[in-house]
Amino acid sequence: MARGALIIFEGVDRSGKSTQIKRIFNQMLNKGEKVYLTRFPERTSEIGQTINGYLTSSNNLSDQAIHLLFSANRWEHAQSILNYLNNGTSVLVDRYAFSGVAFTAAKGLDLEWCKNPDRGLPKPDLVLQLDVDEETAKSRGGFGEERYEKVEFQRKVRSLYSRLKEEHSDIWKVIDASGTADELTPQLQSFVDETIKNCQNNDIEKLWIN
Ligand SMILES: Nc1ncnc2c1ncn2[C@@H]1O[C@H](COP(=O)(O)OP(=O)(O)OP(=O)(O)O)[C@@H](O)[C@H]1O
Ligand SMILES: Cc1cn([C@H]2C[C@H](O)[C@@H](COP(=O)(O)O)O2)c(=O)[nH]c1=O
Ligand SMILES: [Mg+2]
Repeated sequence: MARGALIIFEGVDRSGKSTQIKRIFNQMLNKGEKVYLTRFPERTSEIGQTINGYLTSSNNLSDQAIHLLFSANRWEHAQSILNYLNNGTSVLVDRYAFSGVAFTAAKGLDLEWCKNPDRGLPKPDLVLQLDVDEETAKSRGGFGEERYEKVEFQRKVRSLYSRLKEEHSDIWKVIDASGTADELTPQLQSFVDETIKNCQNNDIEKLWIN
């Protein structure tokens, strides 16, 4: 059986990821395609609730401890993601280990240290980075509600995404996300469709393990 594709949406806070990923998911469902939508952090598990408390500033943790919890939250769901892929269902994910690295390294922690806990997760077939500058992000609804939503911090995150893109040029697409939501959706859908077609006979690789 052809396997599904693992497709990640990444970008600075308020770049439009959740809006677009839900549109793509609904379009695919309406066409009868096998698709599953998830997000990280997945805030309902015990670990996810601790992360939610940290992001909403009701608890504090060291930079290292919260980084490891974000990774543990992905590992909680890694086997289920693999099961979907092996059953021919494509998995759309709103943020993944690249957010983990970009947001923690933006605090000044070593980039390679940041990658370590996520080594071995299922490797994505496609990363769609929705790119907007920090001022555009700031102008969008909700900016400022959570811990990291500050212009200077988001600038650092955006520059770390550029570094990650260089390392992952085989799977990474940067999309100018400053246009309207309606303009963006067809562009993103065509990258998603192409990836699902092209990866179906490839093995699922492990992230950051050669
Ligand atoms: N292309 C767009 N142009 C203008 N506003 C947009 C666009 N896409 C989404 N928005 C609005 O911007 C806000 C943030 O959108 P959304 O929640 O999709 O972003 P996000 O990247 O998922 O944010 P976060 O990183 O905080 O989860 C929402 O109010 C949404 O309605
Ligand atoms: C997965 C992940 C996320 N973050 C940060 C990025 C955002 O500021 C929040 C999550 O916000 P969302 O609206 O739920 O997308 O958490 C992080 O620092 N590390 C991670 O691994
Ligand atoms: Mg979102």
